Amino acid sequence: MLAFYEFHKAYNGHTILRLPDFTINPGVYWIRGHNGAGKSTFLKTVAGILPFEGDITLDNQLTLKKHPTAYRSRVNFAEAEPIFPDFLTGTELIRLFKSAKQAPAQQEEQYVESMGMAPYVSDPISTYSSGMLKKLALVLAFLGRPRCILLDEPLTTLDADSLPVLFAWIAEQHQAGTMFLLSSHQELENDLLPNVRKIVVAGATLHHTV
Ligand SMILES: Nc1ncnc2c1ncn2[C@@H]1O[C@H](COP(=O)(O)OP(=O)(O)OP(=O)(O)O)[C@@H](O)[C@H]1O
Repeated sequence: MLAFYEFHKAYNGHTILRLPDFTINPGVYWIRGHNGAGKSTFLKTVAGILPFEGDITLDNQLTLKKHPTAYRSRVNFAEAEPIFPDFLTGTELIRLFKSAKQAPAQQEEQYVESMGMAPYVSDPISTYSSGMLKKLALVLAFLGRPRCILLDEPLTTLDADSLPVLFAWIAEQHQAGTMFLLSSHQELENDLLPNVRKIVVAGATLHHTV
């Protein structure tokens, strides 16, 4: 569960989002909104990447402001257009994230295998296509024991065969108790990921919708 208290995010004094009191219960959520509504800004602030006023509490236990390290170790994020140090290989970056997130040994293997990344994961990131980069970002977001996974535009650049694989990862992790916030302009295929709820970003706030 995520709870927002007196949350306010502005750029240069211009309010993007204001949530005096807002709760997101465990579940899988599709974050919708027009271009520029504030979806990426919202996900980045929840991830602890952007500064904001107020606070965010995870599972009634950890707050981003009071427990910044513990909170960030349980909230994982994949950027819409990931940028990684391109002199590293995918394997090296996965090792780095596993260490930071205290991930179980071999946790990445099923992810790398199921997304068909084995042939290139040991190559330098500089050689990756945008879809290969996106897959790496998604694997990194699943490492460790996250309570919440934030995926910004996870479907962009993924090929058709990879979509069911990603949805299976999400369904499996959700069953294990992880909540998800996904943003996308694409329509969700309900049969692949059932029981998804929607949150709309509009008018500098969030709205739960049915
Ligand atoms: N670094 C920044 N400095 C100033 N303004 C910014 C910055 N980043 C985003 N904005 C503004 O904040 C607003 C929300 O941007 P954001 O990227 O969060 O929207 P979005 O809903 O993710 O859009 P899209 O659907 O186009 O990806 C926009 O008006 C944008 O111009």
